[in-house]
Amino acid sequence: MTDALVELHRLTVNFDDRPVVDHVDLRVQRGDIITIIGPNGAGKTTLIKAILGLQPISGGALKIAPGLTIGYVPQHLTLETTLPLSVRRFMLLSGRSHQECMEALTKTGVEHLLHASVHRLSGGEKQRLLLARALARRPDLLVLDEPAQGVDINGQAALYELIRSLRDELNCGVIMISHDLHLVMAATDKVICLNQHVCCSGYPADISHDPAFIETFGRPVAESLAVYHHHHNHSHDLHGDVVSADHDDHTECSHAHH
Ligand SMILES: Nc1ncnc2c1ncn2[C@@H]1O[C@H](COP(=O)(O)OP(=O)(O)OP(=O)(O)O)[C@@H](O)[C@H]1O
Repeated sequence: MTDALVELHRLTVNFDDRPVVDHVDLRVQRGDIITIIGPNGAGKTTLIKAILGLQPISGGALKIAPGLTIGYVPQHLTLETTLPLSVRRFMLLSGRSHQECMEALTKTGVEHLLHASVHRLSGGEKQRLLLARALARRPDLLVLDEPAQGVDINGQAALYELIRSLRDELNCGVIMISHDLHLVMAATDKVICLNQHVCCSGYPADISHDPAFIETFGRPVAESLAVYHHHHNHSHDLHGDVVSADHDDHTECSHAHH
């Protein structure tokens, strides 16, 4: 097994003696996309803040690979709207060279907006700009907090597709928070369902049947996601390894969705 970029062992964060993140285990390697889902107040943002070193932990262990570069994409771009700011200037504020900034903008498909005002960008363009700023750091790990907020449904699918192709190109790890359950559950990436503790985790087809998942999101939501369930004749562990198989002549699932 390759070395982990980030490894959490029983990580706990308390606020006023109340565990908001409770004994969470997580391991992220290069190539992984791990999506954290869970209801409001479940501790998702607190968990990624702890990984980013912005939130002190109350217990457990957090191991970060030495020299790890993290690219962070926050939920929103919060800027002083009275100050004029072009995309170019915004990118250069990251401290990276013009060429690195241009490469990153090209990767996220917004290089044509170089001279535009950041205040006039659409929701989807802003998210692509934030992603470009994170990429300019050439990260080993991308951490995204609801990257598709304020983006329409087609734009969301395109953004998730872009994140997947960037993962392939950069061979980085990705941790993201998402509320877009339909998109998350239609994908084939690993999912962690958090509600202070990890309720369930694994691949969508496996966790969507999990009683803890149904309890967390309610039966109507779980049933509405049934459209994405596919015939799955084996299970995966959190690292994607097949842990059981009904047939002995296959090692992968047919991820054909309806
Ligand atoms: N600095 C803080 N001090 C005290 N309580 C906090 C602090 N930050 C977060 N909390 C509380 O911790 C809980 C988890 O918050 P967090 O933002 O991690 O949830 P979340 O899963 O990201 O929620 P959402 O989906 O609504 O964004 C909430 O009850 C929140 O009020």
